[in-house]
Amino acid sequence: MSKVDVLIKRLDEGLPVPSYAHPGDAGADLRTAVDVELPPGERAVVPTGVAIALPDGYAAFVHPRSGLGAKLGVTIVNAPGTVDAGYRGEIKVTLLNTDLRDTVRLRRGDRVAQLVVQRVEHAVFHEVTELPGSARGADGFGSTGGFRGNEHSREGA
Ligand SMILES: O=c1ccn([C@H]2C[C@H](O)[C@@H](COP(=O)(O)OP(=O)(O)OP(=O)(O)O)O2)c(=O)[nH]1
Ligand SMILES: [Mg+2]
Repeated sequence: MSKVDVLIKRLDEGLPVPSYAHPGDAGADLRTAVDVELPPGERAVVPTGVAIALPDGYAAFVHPRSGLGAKLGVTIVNAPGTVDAGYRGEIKVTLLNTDLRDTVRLRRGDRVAQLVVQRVEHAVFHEVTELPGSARGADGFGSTGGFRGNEHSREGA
């Protein structure tokens, strides 16, 4: 795994600096700095107690944790959240309880998301009147096949 240096400031010194659970993991776990109660279908913007300074040419993406999703139905509304290189504010996570029955309770210090740091590039947009052809063309949105479990899916979906 290649490495990049990222400056980090703890806004809450009672929480550890985010870390990777295993050497090859893509995401460093982020913790909630507060207790969170999420009734069914509700969302909350949760502080993580950290701010970072990424080098130019990088971004960090706030991804959900699969265990929280599978076990509790908790996901991130804007997944993956985008942390710009110039952002110096606290990293926040917009959690959503997708469960329709159970309230989810998370404790301060629980790992609620994972931060993936990646190189990004800026496009230089060149406006044209005709795009070059391709094998796919303009086909999309299920053009390669249906979903056999749902014969009566909404038209246009
Ligand atoms: O999950 C997220 C997503 C974003 N941010 C922070 C970092 C990011 O640089 C800033 C702005 O995010 P974004 O551009 O996605 O939000 P926006 O609604 O477009 O806000 P803005 O108008 O400030 O760009 O908010 C987070 O802390 N967590
Ligand atoms: Mg923005």
